[in-house]
Amino acid sequence: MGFFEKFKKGLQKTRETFFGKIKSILKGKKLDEETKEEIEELLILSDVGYEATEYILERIEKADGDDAYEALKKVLIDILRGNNDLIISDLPFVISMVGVNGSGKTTTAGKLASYFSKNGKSVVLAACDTFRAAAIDQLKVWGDKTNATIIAHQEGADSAAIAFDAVNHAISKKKDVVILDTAGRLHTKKNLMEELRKINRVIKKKIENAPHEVLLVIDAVTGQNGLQQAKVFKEFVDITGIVLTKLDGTAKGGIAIAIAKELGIPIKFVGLGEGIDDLKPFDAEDFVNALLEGE
Ligand SMILES: Nc1nc2c(ncn2[C@@H]2O[C@H](COP(=O)(O)OP(=O)(O)OP(=O)(O)O)[C@@H](O)[C@H]2O)c(=O)[nH]1
Repeated sequence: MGFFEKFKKGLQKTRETFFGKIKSILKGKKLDEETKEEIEELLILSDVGYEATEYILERIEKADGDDAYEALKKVLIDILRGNNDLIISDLPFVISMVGVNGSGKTTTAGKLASYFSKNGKSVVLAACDTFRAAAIDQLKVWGDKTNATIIAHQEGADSAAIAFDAVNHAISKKKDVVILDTAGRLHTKKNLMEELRKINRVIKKKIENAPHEVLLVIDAVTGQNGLQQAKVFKEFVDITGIVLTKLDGTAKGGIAIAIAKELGIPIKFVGLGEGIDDLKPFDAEDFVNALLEGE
Protein backbone atom coordinates (compact mmCIF):
# COMPACT_ATOMS: atom_id res chain seq x y z
CA MET A 1 0.00 0.00 0.00
CA GLY A 2 1.39 3.44 -0.94
CA PHE A 3 1.80 6.20 1.61
CA PHE A 4 -1.27 8.06 0.42
CA GLU A 5 -3.41 4.92 0.61
CA LYS A 6 -2.12 4.36 4.13
CA PHE A 7 -3.00 7.89 5.17
CA LYS A 8 -6.44 7.46 3.67
CA LYS A 9 -7.09 4.25 5.54
CA GLY A 10 -5.64 5.52 8.82
CA LEU A 11 -7.63 8.73 8.68
CA GLN A 12 -10.90 7.06 7.75
CA LYS A 13 -12.67 7.75 11.07
CA THR A 14 -11.68 11.39 11.15
CA ARG A 15 -12.65 11.87 7.52
CA GLU A 16 -15.99 10.10 7.72
CA THR A 17 -17.00 11.83 10.94
CA PHE A 18 -15.78 15.37 10.26
CA PHE A 19 -13.44 16.47 7.50
CA GLY A 20 -15.10 14.59 4.65
CA LYS A 21 -18.16 16.81 5.10
CA ILE A 22 -16.29 20.02 4.43
CA LYS A 23 -16.02 19.72 0.65
CA SER A 24 -19.76 19.72 0.02
CA ILE A 25 -20.18 22.72 2.31
CA LEU A 26 -17.41 24.90 0.86
CA LYS A 27 -16.51 23.77 -2.64
CA GLY A 28 -16.99 26.57 -5.14
CA LYS A 29 -18.44 28.90 -2.51
CA LYS A 30 -17.42 31.87 -0.43
CA LEU A 31 -17.38 31.60 3.31
CA ASP A 32 -20.63 33.15 4.64
CA GLU A 33 -21.95 33.28 8.19
CA GLU A 34 -23.82 30.00 7.89
CA THR A 35 -21.01 27.96 6.34
CA LYS A 36 -18.55 29.55 8.74
CA GLU A 37 -20.50 28.22 11.70
CA GLU A 38 -20.75 24.78 10.18
CA ILE A 39 -17.02 24.59 9.51
CA GLU A 40 -16.18 25.99 12.93
CA GLU A 41 -18.23 23.27 14.57
CA LEU A 42 -16.67 20.47 12.52
CA LEU A 43 -13.15 21.70 13.26
CA ILE A 44 -13.73 22.12 16.98
CA LEU A 45 -15.39 18.71 17.27
CA SER A 46 -12.40 17.11 15.57
CA ASP A 47 -10.04 18.62 18.17
CA VAL A 48 -8.46 21.24 15.94
CA GLY A 49 -8.83 23.48 18.98
CA TYR A 50 -10.17 26.99 19.32
CA GLU A 51 -6.97 28.86 18.49
CA ALA A 52 -6.21 27.00 15.27
CA THR A 53 -9.86 27.01 14.21
CA GLU A 54 -10.13 30.78 14.50
CA TYR A 55 -6.86 31.18 12.62
CA ILE A 56 -8.06 28.91 9.81
CA LEU A 57 -11.37 30.76 9.41
CA GLU A 58 -9.63 34.11 9.42
CA ARG A 59 -7.22 32.96 6.71
CA ILE A 60 -10.07 31.69 4.54
CA GLU A 61 -11.86 35.03 4.89
CA LYS A 62 -8.71 36.93 3.99
CA ALA A 63 -8.08 34.70 0.97
CA ASP A 64 -11.18 36.32 -0.49
CA GLY A 65 -11.43 33.92 -3.41
CA ASP A 66 -14.46 32.15 -4.82
CA ASP A 67 -13.50 28.76 -3.53
CA ALA A 68 -13.35 28.59 0.24
CA TYR A 69 -12.58 24.88 0.02
CA GLU A 70 -9.31 25.42 -1.82
CA ALA A 71 -8.45 28.20 0.62
CA LEU A 72 -9.05 25.89 3.56
CA LYS A 73 -6.90 23.18 2.03
CA LYS A 74 -4.08 25.63 1.53
CA VAL A 75 -4.22 26.88 5.13
CA LEU A 76 -4.17 23.35 6.52
CA ILE A 77 -1.15 22.45 4.41
CA ASP A 78 0.59 25.68 5.45
CA ILE A 79 0.04 24.88 9.13
CA LEU A 80 1.26 21.31 8.84
CA ARG A 81 4.19 21.77 6.47
CA GLY A 82 7.73 22.57 7.55
CA ASN A 83 10.74 20.47 8.51
CA ASN A 84 8.71 17.28 8.45
CA ASP A 85 11.51 15.07 7.14
CA LEU A 86 13.82 13.28 9.48
CA ILE A 87 17.20 13.60 7.85
CA ILE A 88 20.08 11.47 9.03
CA SER A 89 22.86 14.00 9.03
CA ASP A 90 25.52 12.32 11.16
CA LEU A 91 26.53 8.78 12.00
CA PRO A 92 25.73 7.35 14.43
CA PHE A 93 22.50 9.32 14.50
CA VAL A 94 20.87 9.39 17.92
CA ILE A 95 17.11 9.66 18.33
CA SER A 96 15.57 10.03 21.76
CA MET A 97 11.92 9.02 22.13
CA VAL A 98 10.06 10.84 24.89
CA GLY A 99 6.42 10.97 25.96
CA VAL A 100 4.04 9.73 28.61
CA ASN A 101 3.37 6.05 29.24
CA GLY A 102 0.99 4.41 26.86
CA SER A 103 1.47 7.02 24.17
CA GLY A 104 3.02 4.34 21.99
CA LYS A 105 6.67 5.14 22.60
CA THR A 106 8.03 1.61 22.70
CA THR A 107 5.93 0.50 19.75
CA THR A 108 7.05 3.54 17.79
CA ALA A 109 10.71 2.90 18.67
CA GLY A 110 10.24 -0.61 17.25
CA LYS A 111 8.47 0.60 14.13
CA LEU A 112 11.18 3.21 13.58
CA ALA A 113 13.83 0.51 13.89
CA SER A 114 12.02 -1.41 11.19
CA TYR A 115 11.70 1.71 9.01
CA PHE A 116 15.43 2.44 9.22
CA SER A 117 16.40 -1.21 8.71
CA LYS A 118 14.33 -1.31 5.56
CA ASN A 119 16.18 1.79 4.41
CA GLY A 120 19.47 -0.05 4.80
CA LYS A 121 20.48 1.37 8.18
CA SER A 122 21.77 -0.65 11.10
CA VAL A 123 19.93 0.14 14.32
CA VAL A 124 20.60 0.00 18.04
CA LEU A 125 17.58 0.10 20.34
CA ALA A 126 18.27 1.19 23.91
CA ALA A 127 15.83 0.19 26.65
CA CYS A 128 16.16 3.33 28.78
CA ASP A 129 12.71 2.87 30.30
CA THR A 130 13.89 0.82 33.25
CA PHE A 131 10.94 1.90 35.35
CA ARG A 132 8.90 -0.96 33.89
CA ALA A 133 10.33 -4.44 33.31
CA ALA A 134 7.71 -5.08 30.65
CA ALA A 135 8.97 -2.18 28.57
CA ILE A 136 12.40 -3.85 28.40
CA ASP A 137 10.85 -7.16 27.29
CA GLN A 138 8.62 -5.41 24.78
CA LEU A 139 11.65 -3.73 23.23
CA LYS A 140 13.50 -7.06 23.04
CA VAL A 141 10.64 -8.48 20.99
CA TRP A 142 10.99 -5.54 18.58
CA GLY A 143 14.72 -6.21 18.40
CA ASP A 144 14.01 -9.75 17.17
CA LYS A 145 11.49 -8.52 14.62
CA THR A 146 13.70 -5.83 13.18
CA ASN A 147 17.25 -7.16 13.47
CA ALA A 148 18.16 -4.25 15.68
CA THR A 149 20.71 -4.71 18.46
CA ILE A 150 19.14 -4.27 21.89
CA ILE A 151 21.04 -2.63 24.70
CA ALA A 152 19.28 -3.28 28.01
CA HIS A 153 20.13 -3.57 31.68
CA GLN A 154 17.85 -4.84 34.43
CA GLU A 155 14.75 -3.11 35.82
CA GLY A 156 15.59 -0.05 37.88
CA ALA A 157 19.03 0.41 36.26
CA ASP A 158 20.38 3.87 35.47
CA SER A 159 18.88 4.86 32.14
CA ALA A 160 21.70 7.27 31.32
CA ALA A 161 24.19 4.40 31.67
CA ILE A 162 22.17 2.38 29.15
CA ALA A 163 22.05 5.30 26.73
CA PHE A 164 25.82 5.68 27.13
CA ASP A 165 26.38 1.97 26.43
CA ALA A 166 24.13 2.12 23.39
CA VAL A 167 26.00 5.09 21.93
CA ASN A 168 29.36 3.45 22.67
CA HIS A 169 28.21 0.26 21.02
CA ALA A 170 27.06 2.15 17.94
CA ILE A 171 30.38 3.97 17.67
CA SER A 172 32.53 0.86 18.07
CA LYS A 173 30.39 -1.36 15.82
CA LYS A 174 29.78 1.40 13.27
CA LYS A 175 25.99 1.29 13.59
CA ASP A 176 23.96 3.99 11.89
CA VAL A 177 21.06 4.83 14.16
CA VAL A 178 20.56 4.69 17.94
CA ILE A 179 17.00 4.89 19.25
CA LEU A 180 16.57 5.58 22.95
CA ASP A 181 13.26 4.42 24.42
CA THR A 182 13.04 6.57 27.54
CA ALA A 183 10.69 6.34 30.51
CA GLY A 184 7.33 8.09 30.39
CA ARG A 185 6.75 8.05 34.09
CA LEU A 186 8.86 8.33 37.21
CA HIS A 187 7.93 9.14 40.78
CA THR A 188 7.59 12.81 39.93
CA LYS A 189 7.58 14.99 36.87
CA LYS A 190 10.77 16.60 38.15
CA ASN A 191 12.53 13.21 38.34
CA LEU A 192 11.44 12.38 34.84
CA MET A 193 12.64 15.63 33.33
CA GLU A 194 15.92 15.35 35.27
CA GLU A 195 16.41 11.87 33.92
CA LEU A 196 15.84 13.00 30.33
CA ARG A 197 18.37 15.79 30.80
CA LYS A 198 20.88 13.43 32.36
CA ILE A 199 20.62 11.06 29.39
CA ASN A 200 21.35 13.99 27.08
CA ARG A 201 24.32 15.15 29.14
CA VAL A 202 25.83 11.69 29.24
CA ILE A 203 25.56 10.91 25.53
CA LYS A 204 26.96 14.31 24.63
CA LYS A 205 30.23 13.17 26.19
CA LYS A 206 30.48 10.74 23.28
CA ILE A 207 28.72 12.64 20.48
CA GLU A 208 28.51 16.36 20.91
CA ASN A 209 25.43 16.87 18.73
CA ALA A 210 23.47 14.00 20.20
CA PRO A 211 20.60 13.49 20.53
CA HIS A 212 20.16 14.65 16.95
CA GLU A 213 16.41 14.29 17.22
CA VAL A 214 14.15 14.29 20.25
CA LEU A 215 10.80 12.91 19.18
CA LEU A 216 7.82 13.49 21.41
CA VAL A 217 5.27 10.71 21.03
CA ILE A 218 1.66 11.83 21.42
CA ASP A 219 -1.38 9.57 21.44
CA ALA A 220 -3.92 11.17 19.09
CA VAL A 221 -6.77 9.49 20.96
CA THR A 222 -6.04 11.65 24.01
CA GLY A 223 -6.72 14.72 21.88
CA GLN A 224 -6.40 18.04 23.64
CA ASN A 225 -4.99 16.31 26.75
CA GLY A 226 -2.11 15.05 24.66
CA LEU A 227 -1.50 18.61 23.56
CA GLN A 228 -1.33 19.76 27.19
CA GLN A 229 1.19 16.99 28.00
CA ALA A 230 3.25 18.08 25.06
CA LYS A 231 3.39 21.62 26.41
CA VAL A 232 4.81 20.31 29.70
CA PHE A 233 7.53 18.30 27.91
CA LYS A 234 8.35 21.25 25.69
CA GLU A 235 9.09 23.36 28.76
CA PHE A 236 11.83 21.01 29.89
CA VAL A 237 13.21 19.28 26.81
CA ASP A 238 14.14 20.55 23.36
CA ILE A 239 11.70 18.63 21.21
CA THR A 240 12.67 18.47 17.53
CA GLY A 241 9.68 16.57 16.22
CA ILE A 242 6.36 14.95 17.01
CA VAL A 243 5.21 11.41 16.36
CA LEU A 244 1.43 11.34 16.46
CA THR A 245 0.27 7.78 17.15
CA LYS A 246 -3.05 5.95 16.97
CA LEU A 247 -4.58 8.27 14.38
CA ASP A 248 -6.41 5.21 13.10
CA GLY A 249 -8.19 4.90 16.45
CA THR A 250 -9.79 8.31 16.59
CA ALA A 251 -12.24 10.52 14.73
CA LYS A 252 -10.50 13.50 16.27
CA GLY A 253 -7.49 13.53 13.98
CA GLY A 254 -7.81 17.31 13.83
CA ILE A 255 -5.47 17.25 16.82
CA ALA A 256 -2.61 17.08 14.29
CA ILE A 257 -3.50 20.61 13.22
CA ALA A 258 -3.75 21.87 16.81
CA ILE A 259 -0.34 20.38 17.59
CA ALA A 260 1.39 21.86 14.56
CA LYS A 261 -0.18 25.28 15.14
CA GLU A 262 0.09 25.59 18.91
CA LEU A 263 3.40 23.85 19.55
CA GLY A 264 5.15 24.99 16.43
CA ILE A 265 7.00 21.68 16.33
CA PRO A 266 6.92 19.68 13.09
CA ILE A 267 5.14 16.34 12.92
CA LYS A 268 7.71 13.86 11.59
CA PHE A 269 5.87 10.53 11.69
CA VAL A 270 2.34 9.33 12.26
CA GLY A 271 1.13 6.01 13.62
CA LEU A 272 -1.72 4.62 11.58
CA GLY A 273 -2.10 1.15 13.11
CA GLU A 274 -0.47 -1.42 15.35
CA GLY A 275 1.48 -3.25 12.65
CA ILE A 276 5.19 -2.90 12.03
CA ASP A 277 4.59 -1.00 8.78
CA ASP A 278 1.97 1.31 10.21
CA LEU A 279 4.32 4.17 10.98
CA LYS A 280 4.63 6.65 8.11
CA PRO A 281 6.83 9.67 7.49
CA PHE A 282 4.59 12.70 7.62
CA ASP A 283 3.66 14.52 4.43
CA ALA A 284 1.45 17.58 4.87
CA GLU A 285 -0.10 17.50 1.42
CA ASP A 286 -0.93 13.80 1.44
CA PHE A 287 -2.23 14.12 4.96
CA VAL A 288 -4.59 16.97 4.13
CA ASN A 289 -5.81 15.33 0.93
CA ALA A 290 -6.47 12.08 2.76
CA LEU A 291 -8.25 13.99 5.50
CA LEU A 292 -10.56 15.90 3.16
CA GLU A 293 -11.14 13.59 0.26
CA GLY A 294 -10.59 9.96 0.81
CA GLU A 295 -12.77 8.64 -1.95
N1 LIG B 1 -4.09 1.46 16.69
C1 LIG B 1 -2.86 1.86 16.99
N2 LIG B 1 -2.29 1.41 18.12
C2 LIG B 1 -1.05 1.83 18.41
C3 LIG B 1 -0.33 2.72 17.59
N3 LIG B 1 0.88 2.97 18.17
C4 LIG B 1 0.91 2.24 19.31
N4 LIG B 1 -0.25 1.54 19.48
C5 LIG B 1 -0.64 0.65 20.59
O1 LIG B 1 -0.65 1.40 21.79
C6 LIG B 1 -0.36 0.58 22.91
C7 LIG B 1 0.67 1.26 23.80
O2 LIG B 1 1.89 1.32 23.13
P1 LIG B 1 3.29 1.22 23.87
O3 LIG B 1 4.30 1.27 22.81
O4 LIG B 1 3.32 0.13 24.85
O5 LIG B 1 3.28 2.58 24.65
P2 LIG B 1 4.45 3.22 25.51
O6 LIG B 1 4.31 4.68 25.38
O7 LIG B 1 5.77 2.63 25.21
O8 LIG B 1 4.01 2.81 26.91
P3 LIG B 1 4.93 2.26 28.04
O9 LIG B 1 5.68 1.11 27.45
O10 LIG B 1 3.91 1.89 29.05
O11 LIG B 1 5.81 3.41 28.40
C8 LIG B 1 0.08 -0.74 22.33
O12 LIG B 1 -0.98 -1.66 22.44
C9 LIG B 1 0.37 -0.43 20.86
O13 LIG B 1 0.15 -1.53 20.02
C10 LIG B 1 -0.98 3.21 16.39
O14 LIG B 1 -0.46 4.02 15.61
N5 LIG B 1 -2.24 2.73 16.15
